[in-house]
Amino acid sequence: MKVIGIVGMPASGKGEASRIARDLGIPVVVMGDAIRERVKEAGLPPTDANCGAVAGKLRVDLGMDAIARITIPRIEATGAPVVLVDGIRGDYEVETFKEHFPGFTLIGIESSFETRYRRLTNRGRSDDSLTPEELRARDERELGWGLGRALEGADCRVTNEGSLEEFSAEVRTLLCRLGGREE
Ligand SMILES: Nc1ncnc2c1ncn2[C@@H]1O[C@H](COP(=O)(O)OP(=O)(O)OP(=O)(O)O)[C@@H](O)[C@H]1O
Repeated sequence: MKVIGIVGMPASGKGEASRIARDLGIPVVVMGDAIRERVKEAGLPPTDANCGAVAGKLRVDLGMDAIARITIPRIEATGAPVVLVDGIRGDYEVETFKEHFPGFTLIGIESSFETRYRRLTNRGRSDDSLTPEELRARDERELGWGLGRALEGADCRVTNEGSLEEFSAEVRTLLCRLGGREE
């Protein structure tokens, strides 16, 4: 099983990269889904605060790579030859995936603060920050989990500053190459 991870700052384009993978028939395992399921099991509404609290408790109980560890069985359950994992937040998680899946490859998406802020305000998802200060705070929260170190350690990088078409083409080529198939 070839496992490909995707990492990037908030609104850098991870969701778009996941959509491209699905279009190629590559299953995507979203790490946050394991958290949302646990929140639901606890009978709580899946708000950002509840998910954050459950994720925080998992890290205290199981360690900084807790969410990676609970995601591993979900990746294996796909039984697919190539799987994409979205939602990596820290270098400890990368270490765990690398130990468990030999040949694990991490793709880092790079996009500037200004570009991410512009796209986020256009996206308008219910949990999207609306002020630059709020995005800055979200960035800081994620960097606190080791996102910066995970990005630095990425095996390959894709820049997402241009059009969606350019980004899609680049991601598609990279996924095909990593997955060992013709485009
Ligand atoms: N190259 C691009 N051109 C135009 N819009 C883009 C481009 N890349 C991403 N977007 C848009 O920017 C927004 C943020 O991208 P996306 O949702 O993929 O980011 P993300 O990294 O998954 O964010 P989060 O960390 O918040 O989950 C989306 O509305 C997406 O469609």
